[in-house]
Amino acid sequence: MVNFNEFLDKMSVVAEDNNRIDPEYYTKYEVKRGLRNSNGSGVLVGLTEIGEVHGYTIDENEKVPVEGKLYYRGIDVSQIVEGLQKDGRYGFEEVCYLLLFGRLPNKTELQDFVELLGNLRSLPDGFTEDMILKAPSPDIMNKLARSVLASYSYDDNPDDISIKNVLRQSIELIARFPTMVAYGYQAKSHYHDHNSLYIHPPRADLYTAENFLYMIRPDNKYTRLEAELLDLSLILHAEHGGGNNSTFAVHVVTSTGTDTYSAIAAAIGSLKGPKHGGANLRVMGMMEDIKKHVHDWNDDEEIKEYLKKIIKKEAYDRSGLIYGMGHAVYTLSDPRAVLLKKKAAELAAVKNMEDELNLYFKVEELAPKVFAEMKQSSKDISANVDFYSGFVYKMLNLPEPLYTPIFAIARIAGWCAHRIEELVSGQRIIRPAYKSVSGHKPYIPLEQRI
Ligand SMILES: CC(=O)SCCNC(=O)CCNC(=O)[C@H](O)C(C)(C)COP(=O)(O)OP(=O)(O)OC[C@H]1O[C@@H](n2cnc3c(N)ncnc32)[C@H](O)[C@@H]1OP(=O)(O)O
Ligand SMILES: O=C([O-])CC(=O)C(=O)O
Repeated sequence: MVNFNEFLDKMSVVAEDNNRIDPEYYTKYEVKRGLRNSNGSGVLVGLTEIGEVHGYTIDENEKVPVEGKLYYRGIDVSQIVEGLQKDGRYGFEEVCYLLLFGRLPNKTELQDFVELLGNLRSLPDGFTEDMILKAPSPDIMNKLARSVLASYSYDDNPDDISIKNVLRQSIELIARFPTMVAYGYQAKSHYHDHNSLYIHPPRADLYTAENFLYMIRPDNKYTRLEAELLDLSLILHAEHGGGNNSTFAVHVVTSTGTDTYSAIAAAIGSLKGPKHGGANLRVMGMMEDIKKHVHDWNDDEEIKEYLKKIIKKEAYDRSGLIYGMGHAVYTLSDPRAVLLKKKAAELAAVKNMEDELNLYFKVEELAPKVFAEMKQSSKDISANVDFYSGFVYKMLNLPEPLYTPIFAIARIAGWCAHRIEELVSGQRIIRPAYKSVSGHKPYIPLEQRI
């Protein structure tokens, strides 16, 4: 009998060899690798009115770095946050409304929308037992994607891509994501980690952030400060233009005319990746690794040496990446990281975690210097949204397996808005070109092969 492992040992080398394309071809055929232009800007593949990510200007085809700005439907996110904080209100629901419908709700519209979301949080009958508890996963993003795909079978009208039906599915998904994540987490915690099982029914009278904390805590307790911070994080993660990998996946999959669940499941798979939303989890692992190996957290040289090792693929996960640093669009700063850093500083003072926070500050300051030295690169890197989010969640006592799923609970709003925009305005299957560089070979009959 064929030994599968031996087969894989041998054939993985063959697969690797036969899938390696000469790097020079990419230059020769002017391939826009990663859909980037030669100056590092993104290739223009679409138009959107939902989100605007501003990280540089172009002067004579050169990128000129600027402080980052983020707009939802044309409104500066910092202003949205400021406005909400001034009123002392939770704001994630308002942001969902803004993203989906393109304008801010008035008081009655907001009240109705908040009530609607609250009433739609419960999963369909039998869903929790059959789709979540019977098939727990060690990974909540994987569980979430499966829950989204399973939703197809519980929908009486899954394939109808009229805007009314897609909007119905979108609002249901925005309302149900926190429940799917909370139950997926409880199932993992029980079946994989042998803890007690807590299935708290969602509460319709709570805001999204409050309800999520209510559902994941065994005693249902949370403070106003905790809920406000989670709400802020949800607002900041809700949308990021059409080009970010998960949202682009929504555009690509939607452009085929397929159902909502297929498009959203693809986005979840994308967001899970460590170069995208999964980075918030890797940042935590990386910081633990730095804490373990750097003896003096105030010694810049020692920290720099360790960061160099990370870039040289000699430390942490050997990917060569300093997680939470760098962005495809932002250069000097990511406005969300700036806001989260401020919150992290306020919380760290209360929680007595200032030493650890100082280490984050050091890594944030030193990583760009090490990057510039090691890569001989003029590319500006700075802390992105994932750099401080995990640290904030840690101070809120949120379990690590929930960090990337919380990103998804927020970004589903942007994904749905972009799906609707693609259906209304895209209207063309997305199909870029891949040039074949294999050349042509004759088919060799089986008996003549060596
Ligand atoms: C929500 C979000 O998705 S925010 C991003 C979260 N991701 C991370 O934090 C992971 C770390 N960062 C990264 O991997 C990158 O900065 C990305 C993927 C976010 C953006 O990448 P881009 O700006 O498109 O840069 P690109 O992928 O072209 O990289 C250019 C070079 O810089 C390197 N580089 C970019 N960021 C980093 C980093 N944080 N650490 C080390 N090297 C980096 C790349 O490895 C590449 O090196 P190479 O030319 O030797 O191959
Ligand atoms: O825009 C990107 O490339 C990544 C992203 O989604 C974000 O930063 O929120």
